[in-house]
Amino acid sequence: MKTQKIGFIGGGNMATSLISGLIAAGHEPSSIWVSDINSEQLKSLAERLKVNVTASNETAVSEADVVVLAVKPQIMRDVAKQIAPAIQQRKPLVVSIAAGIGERSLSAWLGPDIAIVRCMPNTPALVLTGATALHANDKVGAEQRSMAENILRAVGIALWVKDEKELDAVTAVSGSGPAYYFLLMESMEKAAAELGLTEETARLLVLQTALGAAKIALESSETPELLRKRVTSPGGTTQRAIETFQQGGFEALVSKALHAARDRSVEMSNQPEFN
Ligand SMILES: NC(=O)C1=CN([C@@H]2O[C@H](COP(=O)(O)OP(=O)(O)OC[C@H]3O[C@@H](n4cnc5c(N)ncnc54)[C@H](OP(=O)(O)O)[C@@H]3O)[C@@H](O)[C@H]2O)C=CC1
Ligand SMILES: O=C(O)[C@@H]1CCC=N1
Repeated sequence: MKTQKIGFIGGGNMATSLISGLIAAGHEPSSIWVSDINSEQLKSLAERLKVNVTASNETAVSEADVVVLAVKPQIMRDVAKQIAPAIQQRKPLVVSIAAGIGERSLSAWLGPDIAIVRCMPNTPALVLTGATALHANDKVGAEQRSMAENILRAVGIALWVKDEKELDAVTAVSGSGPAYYFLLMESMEKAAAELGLTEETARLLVLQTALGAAKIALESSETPELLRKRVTSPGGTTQRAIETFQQGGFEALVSKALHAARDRSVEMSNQPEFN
């Protein structure tokens, strides 16, 4: 990958996932800058990942061709306004990973004529298995599109959506999605223990089964529905379990949860502090 200087504003969970992924994919740690208010976090990033760290957000901007905004949505306005002069001076590509913060707000805070890519990654970026959707504003040129795409592709799959509004659905599906699978793993582990398995056995079986199911679903040309039916022998154990899920309203519950997450994303983007 062509070495771009990347400045991360905020070095928390998601930034750490992205930086670890970028380095594992061959990106030079010396071309990455991270700023954060948390000095412990910076120390740990410098020690573990050998990236450049600074307490000054402006310094991270002034070193970068691409600035990744990776602070919590609640403080994005203050941070964006703080770095706006440095952004206006350098005019880097700005990539925001914040949930619920629209390009219109970012553009208003950062000032005119800034190329902004808004994206929604997820934490499996840490293990190079991330899923990210991106959307570009009309200031982003072809080269900048591929710069943004290259950063996110380094840590998993990256795809563009046509309409920025689609990012609310993406947040509900893949942004929050890892947590849904972890919840299922937690529940299966607890149930396995109730059935008499040791904690260690339960965990290993649950995790390997999740990995196997994901792998077979990715590698097969068949739909998850068909793959499920292949496991389900008529009158057998799987059928009994699936019927139990269905009688409990599983599909409707999943749909309700994803709608709730999507609605929360829309609600967040309409909050006064996000605009
Ligand atoms: N977690 C996830 O699965 C996903 C998160 N996102 C988005 O990623 C963004 C970051 O989330 P996440 O990494 O989980 O959050 P974290 O809280 O882990 O990371 C944010 C970091 O920014 C630091 N920070 C706070 N104020 C400032 C400031 N003024 N200047 C610089 N740094 C500051 C925080 O320090 P301190 O802790 O001391 O406040 C923290 O280290 C959010 O906008 C979220 O919506 C997107 C996709 C998935
Ligand atoms: O829970 C959240 O709001 C963020 C966005 C997607 C994952 N975490």
